[in-house]
Amino acid sequence: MLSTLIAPKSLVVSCQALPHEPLHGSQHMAVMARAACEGGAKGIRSNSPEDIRAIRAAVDLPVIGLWKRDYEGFDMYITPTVQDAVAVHEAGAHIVALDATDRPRPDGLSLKDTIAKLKQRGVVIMADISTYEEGINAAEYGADYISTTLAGYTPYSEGPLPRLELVKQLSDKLTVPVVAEGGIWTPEQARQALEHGASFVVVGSAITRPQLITAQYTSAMAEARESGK
Ligand SMILES: CC(=O)N[C@H](C=O)[C@@H](O)[C@H](O)[C@H](O)COP(=O)(O)O
Repeated sequence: MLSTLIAPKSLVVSCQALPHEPLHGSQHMAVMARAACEGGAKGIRSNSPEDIRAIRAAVDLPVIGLWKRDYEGFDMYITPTVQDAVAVHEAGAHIVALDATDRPRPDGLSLKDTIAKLKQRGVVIMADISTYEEGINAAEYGADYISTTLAGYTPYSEGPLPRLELVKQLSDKLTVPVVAEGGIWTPEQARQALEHGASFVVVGSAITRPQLITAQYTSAMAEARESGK
C-alpha cells in the first residue's frame, strides 16, 4: 500500500520542466518519475496539476505538488494563492508545497491565514522558505514540513548553495521535519544533508535537468581548454 508520508532520511526527486525547458511535458515528467522510482527515490516533487496527475498515474510514490505561476506585480511564484494550492491538492498531491516567505501574496492573504485555510481543508503543507526566521514562522503557523527550497532565491538570501547550515539551525530548533532542498548536486552533499538533520532530501536539477547536467561537463572542460591542459 502506498504510504502518503515520505520515508525518513530518504531521497525525493523533483521532476520539473517549465515550458522553456527541453523536457517540458507531462509524459516526460512521468517517465522521469519512473526512473527515479527505479533508482530508489521515496517521493516525487512535481509542478502543475497536469504533471501531478500524470506522475500519480505512473508511480506509486507520495507526491509533493506545487504550481509555479507568475502573477504580475508579485515576486512569489511557487503556489502563490490558496486557490492554486487547492488545485494542486485536488490533482492528487499528498503534500502541497508553497512559498512561505513574508512577501505579498496575490490573493491578499497573510501566510498565517493561507496555512490556516489550507489546514481546514486537510491539506498537508510544505513551507518553502529562504531564511531561518521564515522557517520558524511557518512552523508556528502550522506547516507540516519546512523546506530550504527558496534559500538563495530571494533577494535577501543570496549566496552559495546548498544551505546545509540552515538545515542544521532549523532542525536543531524545530520538531517539525526540516527538508534539505536546493542546489544539492552530489550524493555526498545529500549524505551531508542528513548529517545536518534533514528529515529527507529533495534533489531536482542534478537528476532531472539534463541540459544543466551537460553544462556542468562542458564548462569544466572549457576551463581545462582555457588553462591549456
Ligand atoms: C527555487 C525554485 O524555484 N525551486 C524549484 C522548486 O520546486 C525547483 O525548480 C527546483 O528544481 C527544486 O527546488 C529542487 O532544487 P534543485 O533543482 O536545486 O535540486
